[in-house]
Formats: sequence, C-alpha cells, structure tokens
Amino acid sequence: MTTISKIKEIEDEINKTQKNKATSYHLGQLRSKLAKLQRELINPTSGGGSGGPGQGFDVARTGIASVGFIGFPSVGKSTLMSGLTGTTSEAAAYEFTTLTTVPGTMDINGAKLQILDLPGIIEGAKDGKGRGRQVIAVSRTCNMIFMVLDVCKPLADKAKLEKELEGVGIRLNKQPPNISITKKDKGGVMISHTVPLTKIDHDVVKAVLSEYKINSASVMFRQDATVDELIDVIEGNRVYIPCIYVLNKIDQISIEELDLLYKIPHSVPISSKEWLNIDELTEKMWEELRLVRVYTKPSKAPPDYSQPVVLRQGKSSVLDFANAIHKEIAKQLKFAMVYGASSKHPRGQRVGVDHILMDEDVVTLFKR
Ligand SMILES: Nc1nc2c(ncn2[C@@H]2O[C@H](COP(=O)(O)OP(=O)(O)OP(=O)(O)O)[C@@H](O)[C@H]2O)c(=O)[nH]1
Ligand SMILES: [K+]
Ligand SMILES: [Mg+2]
Repeated sequence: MTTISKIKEIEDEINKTQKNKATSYHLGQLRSKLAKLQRELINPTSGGGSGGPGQGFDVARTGIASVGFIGFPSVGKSTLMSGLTGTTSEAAAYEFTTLTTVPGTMDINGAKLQILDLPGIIEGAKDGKGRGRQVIAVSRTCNMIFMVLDVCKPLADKAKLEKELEGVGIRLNKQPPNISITKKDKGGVMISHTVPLTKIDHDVVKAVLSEYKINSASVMFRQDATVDELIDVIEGNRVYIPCIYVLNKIDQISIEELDLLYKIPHSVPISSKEWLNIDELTEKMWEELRLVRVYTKPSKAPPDYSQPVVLRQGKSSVLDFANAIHKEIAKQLKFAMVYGASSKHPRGQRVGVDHILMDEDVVTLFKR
C-alpha cells in the first residue's frame, strides 16, 4: 500500500467517525497517524516517481523576501508576474504554459523582492501529480505566497489548493501555536491551560502524545488550540507563511459578483490582463511582508533617505542593521542613536545593539 492510499484510508475513517467524547481518543490517534504519513510526503525517503526537487526548479535567491505564485493552470500567474516585474514569463491560453520556476524582481518602497512564477498545479500535486511536488517545495521556502484564483472558476478551488499546501506542512496566515511541551522522565502527562479549551479534551491530548510515544510530559496551552495545532507543535517542521488570495480576471464579472469577493479574508480582486486594482494588491503585499526600512544618519549630518536598509521583522535589531551594512561595522558596534517609531523620545534615544528597530527608523551607529 502506498503512502497516498494509506493517507486516503485514514482521511476516510476520520470523516466517517462521529465526533464525541467516546471517539475523541480514537480521533486523536487517527490525526497523529495522518500527520506522520504526511511527513513522508514532505521528505520522501524513496525515489517515488516524480518526487524530490526537480532540476531547474531551484533558482538563486535574491532580494530581501520572495513571493511564490501558486495556482491551478491558466489562472493568470504569468500575466501578473510579467506585469509586476517587467520580466517576461510566457503567458498563453493553454494549460501548463509555465514549466519551471521563472524568477523576476520587483522594487517596492525601496525593497527588492524576488517574485517566483511557478507552473500551475493540479489536485493531488503534493502526492506527486505533475510537477506539483517541486512547485510546492519551492513555495515552502518563500516568504509570501500569492494564491492566484480565477474568479470565473468555482471557489472550491481555493480549498483544494489550501489542502495541497497544508498536506506538506505549510500553514497560511497563521501563527505558530502557543503550546509548549516539556518532556519528562516520569510522572505521566500533565495538561494545563491559561484559556478554556473548547476544541480538544484531555483524551485527545493523551492519544496524540501516546501516538508519538511521549509518555511523560507537561503540556501547556496558551491558546484554544485544535488537535492539529498540537500535532503541528510535536511534528515541528511546519512553515508559517502569509498568503494573499489574488482573485484574478475580475474584468469577466459584474460589480455585484465583485462585492461578494470582497468578503473573502486576505484577498484582493484584480485583473492582471486589464491591470485593474493592482495598487491595492501591492499595498496589501507590502503590509503583510512587514519589512522594516531603516535609514542611516551619519553623526552630525542629515539622514540619508535615498536608499533604506531593508530588514525583516524578527531580524531587525540594531545589530542586524549593522550587519546588513557591513560585518566589520557590526563587530565594532558599541551603541546607536535611534529616531523614529522605536525611539522613546522624539529627539532620539541612545540604545544598545539588541534594540529592535521599526519601519522608517533613522539610526546613527557608534563604534567602540
Ligand atoms: N480575461 C482575463 N484573462 C486573463 C487575465 N489574466 C490572464 N488572462 C488570460 O488567461 C490565460 C492564461 O494566462 P497565464 O498568465 O498564462 O496563466 P498561468 O496561470 O501562468 O498559466 P500556466 O502557466 O499554464 O499555469 C491567458 O490567455 C491570459 O491572457 C485577466 O485578468 N483577465
Ligand atoms: K497558461
Ligand atoms: Mg504561467
């Protein structure tokens, strides 16, 4: 039996099983088994046909962040990519026009982004259909995903694509679950929580831990987590990526239909062919990338606003800033003066190397 058919079998059993107190232990076991099988699809150990990274799919990474385009064939990914970057990625009316990763760059508010146009994927992509597995492998390494959807096609496509990505450990528009598991030598499983747990009970937690052979541990929930979030923490190889649902081809629909589309969270309706509403898309993209622009100010001189140093959120300390300019500068760094949102005083604040900078801060570095 192949991994894929085993997954299918467990999914069927989960769907058949009624959710109640009596079945929760069993469901916890099933969900864990499913996650373990899915792990084999993320890191296939055997050759498995078209599995594994494909030649020509890995491209040299440039820029501060990368955005990968995921979607079914002919939804307009390449048309959008060419328009945004100026790099031509062939677009045509037939499916699978794009056969490999096509990189381009886009400048947004002084930050250079890498845009990766990808081949269309089909349902079952993660299980090795078409070039799907390679496409998904590239998208796992992106800082943002554009899920491109054709508004003339059924909206169910969105859920299908999400399932493909979820199946390989990609979590869209989610934060890592706030659950900590501390393994112990003895004492059994201790469960505590700072908020009421409405989606799981102790039986499920015990079933999951036992399925992963964790017999003694203290588990602390700081959010109302689901069983899948618990499993995510145990499995550990999840990637959390912001995703914008790009609803393309709105030139084909009515205003009334357009109004309905606006109800979908994290979405932007556009037309890549008629170049409609692209500004909203790039604004949203900028917002969700949460990049931090920092301007240098030499001491006793005005700030240099011509070219920001662009950092990523989570890696935007004064030391990160110095490193981005030059390793030697970082080595000699003693303290900094900061002006802007992260500074306590409008006239600037003296800060240490661990101080976290915010977008549009101005910084003067002082050496030892
Ligand atoms: N009406 C309309 N057609 C569009 C739009 N964007 C793209 N198209 C058309 O849709 C077809 C497919 O466009 P592509 O850009 O090749 O789509 P793709 O998603 O890159 O396709 P694959 O690489 O084959 O997966 C082409 O005929 C485009 O002209 C749009 O906004 N409106
Ligand atoms: K196409
Ligand atoms: Mg294409």
